[in-house]
Amino acid sequence: MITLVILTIVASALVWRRLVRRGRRPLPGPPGPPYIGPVHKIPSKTAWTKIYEWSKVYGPIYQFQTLGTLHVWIAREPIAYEILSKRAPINSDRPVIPNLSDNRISGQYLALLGRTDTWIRQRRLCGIMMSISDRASLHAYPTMERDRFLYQMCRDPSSYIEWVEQFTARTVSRLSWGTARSAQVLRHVTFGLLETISPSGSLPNKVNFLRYLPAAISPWKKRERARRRMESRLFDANVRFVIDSRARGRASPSFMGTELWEDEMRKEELADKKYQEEYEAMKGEAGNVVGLMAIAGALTIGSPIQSFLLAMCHHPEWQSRTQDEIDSVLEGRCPEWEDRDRLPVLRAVVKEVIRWRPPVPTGIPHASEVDDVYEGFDIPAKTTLHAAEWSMTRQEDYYPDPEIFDPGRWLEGDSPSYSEPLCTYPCLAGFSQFGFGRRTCQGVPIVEQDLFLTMGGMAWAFNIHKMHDTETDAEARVHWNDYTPLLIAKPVWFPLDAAPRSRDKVECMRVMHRSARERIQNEQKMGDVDVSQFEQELGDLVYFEDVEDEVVEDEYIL
Ligand code: HEM
Repeated sequence: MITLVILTIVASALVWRRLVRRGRRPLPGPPGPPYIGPVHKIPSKTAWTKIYEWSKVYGPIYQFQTLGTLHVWIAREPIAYEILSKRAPINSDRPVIPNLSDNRISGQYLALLGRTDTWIRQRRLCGIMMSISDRASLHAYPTMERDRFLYQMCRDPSSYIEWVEQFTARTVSRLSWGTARSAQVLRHVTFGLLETISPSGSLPNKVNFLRYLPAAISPWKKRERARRRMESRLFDANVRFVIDSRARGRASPSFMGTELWEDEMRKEELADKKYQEEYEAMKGEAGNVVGLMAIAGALTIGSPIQSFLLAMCHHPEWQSRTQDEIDSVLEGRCPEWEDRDRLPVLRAVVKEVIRWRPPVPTGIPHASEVDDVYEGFDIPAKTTLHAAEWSMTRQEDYYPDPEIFDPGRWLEGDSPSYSEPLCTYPCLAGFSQFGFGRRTCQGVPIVEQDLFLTMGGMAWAFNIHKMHDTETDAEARVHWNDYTPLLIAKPVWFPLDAAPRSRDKVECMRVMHRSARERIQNEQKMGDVDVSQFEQELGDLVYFEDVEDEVVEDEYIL
């Protein structure tokens, strides 16, 4: 114990001496015991609200030390832009995650890699794959899965979390490998990874020295190893599946399956021989890059879809406005991606949901690589830099009355966040909630299309409202801001009802679902590709049956 205290004091003194010797000011920040810092004051459930509170006391950029690491929190967008985007060459590294100690070097996790050659190469490949699929409108997979999702919501709205997560995992699984068959396994490994990397997830992320426990006695290491084994088998099985389908000329389009990215790389290779090696390396890493893209999309998008349901329970006025827009512009039809230019209210609702309840409220940290100064304040090398996403959405000069859910702030000319033309804005591209500089999110085209279609589809189809509690003969209580504590925050389950708006709409949903289902069934036949082999490979993993795909006739009594 005494040794620990002495070590603590020496480490803190060294940090302070470094700052003082250079004669610059350290950033202000909340006080705490040396070395340990104010970490005990941060609630594990909603850390982001404390981070926001402190930004009001210590300013829009502040720091504190926890367990020997210096953390800088950036609560205003222009400052994040200056430090993380303009100074990207020195601030684009990632810190070590105690419970995943190889995150900076393992080629398995693009989003968590340090600023290495592997990251540069993988990010480039991810960008190429995404833009090719984006140009093909994501092969209409989001629409196909949205139609399935609406039908499930119609049958059992109270299980909405399950339907939302099936939708996101199935859509991104199709995009990644051209099949939704392993979506359930994907959900499982993604949730496990989220626990492994979240500061409020596995214990070693909070009590750092636990990371040094040998695997034999560390339950967290054991769990992560088992999860990673399952993940590798999932990725390998899917890659083999795609290669096999392609060899038989039966592959559905996907990130992994497209030959176009290879063509694109080959062009460069021909132009310049030095790309030969890079091309070979990319080919070897494509399976991991696609796997990471699937993981990044499997659970993230579910957060805003669930927050939308929460917002609609509390703000029926915005539900009516969205419905009025859809009904008048589309004359009774369900929104499709091609309608986006003509539905600014719906796009404003999408963007406001993300502002109101940021899906990644504490951001994904960057790490600085060299000593730097910001407005006279020191930012030493190896500082962990956080874009405090929740705080940024509460800048009152940019978002007046920030706690209020008000999509109008994106639509009205006198609002500070308004941009025109309204056929393009509001949109998600460039929004602070997707990060900064060289590490910005690469999945925005998927997020944008998935959210537009699901939120638009639900507004078209249902009246979403609080459940009626028959015992009290009153509306059931719906929380306002009770969110899960992991890196991706989602609303805790609340009771809701989604009543179809008319019998016609129910019939439409049935027809839409039936046609999506036919496509799925045709795909499952997949000519002469032996899908059962793929299923066997995933055999003992939680394999998903498409039981809900059944179309039930005349089930609804309105
Ligand atoms: C609502 C959904 C999503 C949100 C809010 C979100 C947000 C973020 C944020 C905040 C970052 C970190 C940016 C930074 O470090 O500055 C990030 C990184 C990333 N996201 Fe997303 N994301 C979402 C969905 C997706 C999807 C669907 C994909 C699928 C491809 C994806 C792929 C990535 C990748 C590959 C990175 C890492 C970039 C890098 O480190 O170089 N994200 N995302």
